[in-house]
Amino acid sequence: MEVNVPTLADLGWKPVFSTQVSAEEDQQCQPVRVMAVHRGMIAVAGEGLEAMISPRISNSQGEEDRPTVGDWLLIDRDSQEVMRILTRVNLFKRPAPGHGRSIQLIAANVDTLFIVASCNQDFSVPRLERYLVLAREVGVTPVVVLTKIDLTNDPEAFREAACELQPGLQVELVNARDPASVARLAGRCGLGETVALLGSSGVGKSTLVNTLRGSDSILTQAVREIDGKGRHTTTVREMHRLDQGGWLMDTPGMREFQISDATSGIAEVFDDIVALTLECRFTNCGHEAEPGCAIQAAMAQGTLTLTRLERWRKLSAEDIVNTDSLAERRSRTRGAGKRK
Ligand SMILES: Nc1nc2c(ncn2[C@@H]2O[C@H](COP(=O)(O)OP(=O)(O)OP(=O)(O)O)[C@@H](O)[C@H]2O)c(=O)[nH]1
Ligand SMILES: [Zn+2]
Repeated sequence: MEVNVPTLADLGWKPVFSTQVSAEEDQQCQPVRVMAVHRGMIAVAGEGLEAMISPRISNSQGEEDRPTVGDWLLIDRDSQEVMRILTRVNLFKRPAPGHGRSIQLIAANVDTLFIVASCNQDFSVPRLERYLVLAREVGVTPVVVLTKIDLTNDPEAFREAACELQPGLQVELVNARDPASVARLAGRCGLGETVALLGSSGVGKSTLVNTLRGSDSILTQAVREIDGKGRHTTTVREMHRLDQGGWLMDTPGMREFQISDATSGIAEVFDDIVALTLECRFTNCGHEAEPGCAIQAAMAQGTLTLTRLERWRKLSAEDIVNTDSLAERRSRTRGAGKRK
């Protein structure tokens, strides 16, 4: 672990966690945050404590009941055994590749999700919309970060396009290479704040991470690169300290994160379309040429655009594909999108 962290608040401890701990538990246990997950071990930090412990929970219940990065655990003050995981504010998870476990846990308790896109030809409204759906589904506050403003004459046009996606959405324009510019994000990266980044390749995520980590980026890499035996270390997932005092969840799994089982998130971002589908005469309406189709009627009136409808269809289709690839299939009571 790169930094000694003295207080729970620094580590991201919030009232939502303290209210979960009973007086009795408080006597016997101490809360710690999972800072890194290694093979078979987890690095935890708490009040005056940094330790590598076993992630085992004796009465573990189900797939999600194992520690992941960002989790708050209660561990026995003497034995350091994990007693339980405190209820998560949010959890990034996805269907596991390959065999064995069907769900991979990526990170927990993230305060802010930076959705990164660049002010150039790669800028894509549907892609941003997809990430926003994801943020809703996970239950994390999104902030859209538009990079490469130094390479365009009109960054405001990109900001406006992003702002239109969701009322009240925070959108920030940055030059990811310039610390003064990235300082706009400082408010989200202060003591006790946990952030994560998402965005497609080349938009400037690594650049942003390096700028946010400031002096820490070079230093810790030198420490981490080689372990005592001269091999590269095998840390799987880890939180990194930011210059402003906060924490960054940066893992390959996080960056590649996709919509998975996001039906309810899609329904929220496209609540107008979902409301319309309920008005269609037939419950299994395909919204093509069926009589009494409210979607077609809205398009004829000009209150719904074809591009927005198509974005909803595409996202819904992607959601169904990903959901069906989960080993544990859930029966969906009401799907979204085109059905036959
Ligand atoms: N001029 C300018 N260049 C930038 C900015 N942000 C990123 N770049 C450059 O864009 C290129 C891609 O940036 P990366 O940080 O590697 O992008 P990434 O999102 O991490 O890409 P992946 O690692 O493929 O996911 C690099 O050459 C950066 O220096 C910016 O705000 N302004
Ligand atoms: Zn219809």
